[in-house]
Amino acid sequence: MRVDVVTIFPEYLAPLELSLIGKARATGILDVAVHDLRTWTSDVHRTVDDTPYGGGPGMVMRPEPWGEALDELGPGHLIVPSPAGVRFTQPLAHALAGEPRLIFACGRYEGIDQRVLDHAAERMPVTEVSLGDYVLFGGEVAVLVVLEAVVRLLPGVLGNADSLIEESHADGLLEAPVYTKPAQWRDLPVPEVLRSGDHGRIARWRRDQSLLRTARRRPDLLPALPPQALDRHDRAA
Ligand SMILES: NC(=S)c1ccno1
Repeated sequence: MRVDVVTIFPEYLAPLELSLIGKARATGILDVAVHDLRTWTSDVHRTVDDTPYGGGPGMVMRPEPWGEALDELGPGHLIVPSPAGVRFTQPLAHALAGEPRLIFACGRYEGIDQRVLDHAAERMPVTEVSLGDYVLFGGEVAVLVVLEAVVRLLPGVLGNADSLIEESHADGLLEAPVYTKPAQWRDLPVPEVLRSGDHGRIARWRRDQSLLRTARRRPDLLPALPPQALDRHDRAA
């Protein structure tokens, strides 16, 4: 997968050198390039913003530098983090993990001139994504989150691909609690079932815990579950 990130703060993306993403880059699974938007400015002050038409507070990112940048870097799937975007979810992460090329546009100020996205949409897929109902200073932090969620799904990135099977949201539910040694810690025991060696009981307990957690913490996820996602035992509960 090839990823290009365009930002006025390239240093914000330094964490992409670290950990699993860094390893994915080193092993050739991932090719990432971070670009300073000002590369595509043509004035002596390297201006990237201007006052908004229609008035209002703040500044808007000018279309010209973005247009030049996307002309050079495209085509690819353009991802624009924005509070006005569609909700970023695990299914969307899986969809993006199947793309050969992602281009991330990091907005700042009050956002990017809408014509940049409209013009790009004539030549490539454009998706505005939101991490949640809150506003950040810009898109850079959101790019780190989206990229981590996507890259960990790429074959060969996680040492044990089984980790992807039982994690939260993999099957639409929140994952069950996890435990490790010691069996007793500050008078708190590990649930007996997990030490029983009875794999059927363990799988059932984990499933029940996932359903309980989801019902308590994220009831909004339950209606989205297709009927077949609940096996015979779940329905009886
Ligand atoms: N909520 C998101 S993703 C965002 C991007 C910029 N500001 O907020």
